[in-house]
Amino acid sequence: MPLPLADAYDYRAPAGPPPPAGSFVLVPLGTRRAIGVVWDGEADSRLPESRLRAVIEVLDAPPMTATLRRFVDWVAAYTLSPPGAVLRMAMSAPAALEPPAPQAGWRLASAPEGARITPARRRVLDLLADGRPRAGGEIAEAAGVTPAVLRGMAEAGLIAPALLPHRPRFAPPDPARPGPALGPEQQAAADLLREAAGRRAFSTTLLTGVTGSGKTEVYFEAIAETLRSGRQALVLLPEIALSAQWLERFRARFGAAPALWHSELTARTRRDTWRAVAEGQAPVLVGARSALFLPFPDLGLIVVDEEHETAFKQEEGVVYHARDMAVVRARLSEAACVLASATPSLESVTNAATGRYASVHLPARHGGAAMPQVTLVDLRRSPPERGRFLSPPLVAAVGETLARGEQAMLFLNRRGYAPMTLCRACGHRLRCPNCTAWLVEHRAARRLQCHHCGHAEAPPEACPSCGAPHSTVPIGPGVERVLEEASALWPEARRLVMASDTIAGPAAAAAAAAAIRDREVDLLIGTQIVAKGWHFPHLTLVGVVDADLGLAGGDLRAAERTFQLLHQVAGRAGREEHPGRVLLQTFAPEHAVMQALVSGDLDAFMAAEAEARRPGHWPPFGRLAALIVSAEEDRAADRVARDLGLAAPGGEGVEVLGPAPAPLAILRGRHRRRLLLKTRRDIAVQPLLRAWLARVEVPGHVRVQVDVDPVGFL
Ligand SMILES: Nc1ncnc2c1ncn2[C@@H]1O[C@H](COP(=O)(O)OP(=O)(O)OP(=O)(O)O)[C@@H](O)[C@H]1O
Ligand SMILES: [Zn+2]
Repeated sequence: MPLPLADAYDYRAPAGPPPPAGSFVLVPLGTRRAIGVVWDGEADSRLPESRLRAVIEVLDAPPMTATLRRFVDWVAAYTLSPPGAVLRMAMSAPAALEPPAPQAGWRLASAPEGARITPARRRVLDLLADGRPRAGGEIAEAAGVTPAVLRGMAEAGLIAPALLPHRPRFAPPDPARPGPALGPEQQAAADLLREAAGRRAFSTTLLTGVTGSGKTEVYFEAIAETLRSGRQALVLLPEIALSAQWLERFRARFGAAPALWHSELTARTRRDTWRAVAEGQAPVLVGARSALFLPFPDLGLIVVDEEHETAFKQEEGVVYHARDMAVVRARLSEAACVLASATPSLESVTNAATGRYASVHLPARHGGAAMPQVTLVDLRRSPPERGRFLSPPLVAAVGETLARGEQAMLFLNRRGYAPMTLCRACGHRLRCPNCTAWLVEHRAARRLQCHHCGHAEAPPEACPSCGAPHSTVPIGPGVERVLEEASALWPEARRLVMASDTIAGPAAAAAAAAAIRDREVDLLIGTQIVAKGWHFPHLTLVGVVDADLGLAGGDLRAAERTFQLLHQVAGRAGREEHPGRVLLQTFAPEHAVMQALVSGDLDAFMAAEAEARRPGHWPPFGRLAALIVSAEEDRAADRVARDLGLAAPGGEGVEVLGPAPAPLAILRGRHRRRLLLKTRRDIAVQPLLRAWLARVEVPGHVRVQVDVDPVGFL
C-alpha cells in the first residue's frame, strides 16, 4: 500500500489466475477502499486464510514494471524509508489508474434548412467537413471562434456531440530533424553519448564543459539516439519553472514539445501524463526530481542537467538525492545516464576520476565566444558610499555597459529588501516567533517574512522590545534594496528584478526571459534564479554584490557551492559576440574561492577541495548520515538526542558527531537537535543506522528524521 508501512499487507487473490506482481488492485483498508500494488515475495504464512480480506478488483492499468518495483525497494532501503512511502511517490496520480474517460467533442450534423450561417459558423463547418470530430477547445482555437458560437451551432442543429477517439497526447519528437552543425569537440562528445544511449546497457557519463559550450545541444543527440531506438528519455532539470529557453530549444531541435512533470500541473494533466508515460506514449519527459518515479516501461536515457544543483535533493518525507537515484534507476533499467554541468559536484568529479563514470569535456564556448574576464573588487579598499552597497568600480562598470547599449546584471542571492531589522534605540532584532531566524523585510509588499516557515507580519510602528516609535532600521541588502540603489544611479535604465517571489511560475519566467532577449531590459537584478542555464545574447556585465555570502557557516561544501554558484552566474556574461566582464565584490579577495573564480581553473580548485576532504574521510571520500531529532518541547528533543548519543555506533572508521542543537535550532516551532554519523567509504551506513535506531525508544511526539548523504546541515 502507498502508505508509510514497514511491510506489504496480505489479501486473498480474486478467483482465477492470480494477478501478476505489479498489478494495481483495489482493496479494502479499514473501513475504506484503497489502491495498492501486488508486490513480490511470499505471503505471510502465519496469517490464516480465513483472516484475509479479498481483493475487490484488479484495475485495468498497465502493471508497475519489475524495474520500478526494484527501484522503489532500493530507494526505501537506501534512505531508510518505509517502502510504502516510496511507493506513494511512484503512484503520484492515482486517477491515472482508472481507464481514461472518453472525451466529448463535436461532429458535423446534417445541416437543417434555413440555418443562419455566419462567417464564424462557416469556419467551424469547414473545419469539421473532413468528418473527424474534435474537442471544443481545438475547434475554438483552429476556427478562431468562442465557445458560445459552438453552443449556438449545437442549438441550431449544425453540430452534434460526439465521443473522441483516444489519441496519444504527446506528439512524438522527431529525431530525424537536423540539429545544429556541431563543432568538432561537440561532435566527438555527441558521438560518445550517442553510442552510450544506443547500447542498451547501463552507463554513466559526466558531461562537463565551460558555460556556453553547448552541452545541451550535445546531449540532445543522445536523446535523438534514444528515440531512434524506440526507448524513452527522461531529462531532470533542477527548476522546471525556469526552463522556458530549454523548452524552446527542444522544440526547435525535435519539432514537438516534450511531456512535462512538476508540482504545478493540473490534476488532469498529471493524470494524462502519468498514463501516457505508463503506456509508452510520452517518448521524452522533462521533469523535476519526482519524475524519477514515473512508470516508464522502457527507459533508455536519463539526463540530469546542472547535476551539481542542490535542488535535486528532496529534504522532506523520503529524503533522497535525485541525481544519485537517477544513476540507480538507469542501472536497473539498463539505460544510459548523463550528468551534465559546467561546475560538476566533487562527488561526480571523483567518480569520473576513479573510472566509475565515463567523462567527456567541452573546453570552449560555442561560436568562438571568449570566456568572461573576472576581476575582484576589494571592498576594504573600494568601499561603497555610506548606506550603499555598490562600490565605485562596479558603479562605473555598469555605467559603461549601459552607455554602450549592452545589458548588465547585478547578482545578490537574497530576496527582499533587508535580511535583518534592528531597533536603533535598544538594539533588538526582529526574529521569527517560530524559528531561529531573522525576519526579512519585503518593502514592496510591506511585510516582514520568515524565509523558513512563511510567517509574515506587518512592520511594527514601534520596537516590540523597548517601545521606541519608528526606531527600526534595515540592516544589509536584499535585491529590492539593490534595485532602490540602481534606480537612483541609473534612472533611465529599464530594470527588472528576478527572484522567486517576483517571478512566480513558468509563464512569468518565460516572459522575463523574452523581455531580456528582446532588449526590453537594460539592467537585471536577481537572486540565484538568474544564475542557471540562461542564454542572454546581449548581457556583457555581471556584478556580484556580495561574493562572500555563501562562505559563512560551517557547511562542508560552502566553498564548493560558492564557487559553483558564482562561476555559473559569471558564465551568463558575454555568451555571443561581445566579450563579457564580471566584477565580484568581496572582503576576502585572497580566499581560494575568489582566486579560483578569477583564474577560472576549475580543475585546480576541485583538486584542492578533494585534498581538503580526503584525510578526514569527508564525502565523497567517506560517508555521512544525519539524524535530526525534533519535538515541540525542547526537553523531549534533548532526551531522545541524548539517548541516541549514548547508543551511538562506534568502531574502526565509524564516528558520531553530536548531539548538538541544529543551526536552525527551532523550525516551525519544533526544537531540533542533530547527530552526524561519519564512516569510511567502504562501510555502509544503512545497517549501522538500522541497528542504532532500534536501540533507542522514540516517543510518538518526537520525530527522528534520517538523512543519508546530507547536503544541507541546517
Ligand atoms: N553547434 C551549435 N550550433 C549552433 N548553436 C549552438 C551550437 N552549440 C551551442 N549553440 C548555442 O550556444 C548557446 C549555448 O549553448 P548551451 O546553452 O547548450 O551551453 P551550455 O554548455 O549548456 O551552457 P551553460 O552551462 O552555461 O548552461 C545556445 O544558445 C545554443 O543554442
Ligand atoms: Zn519562521
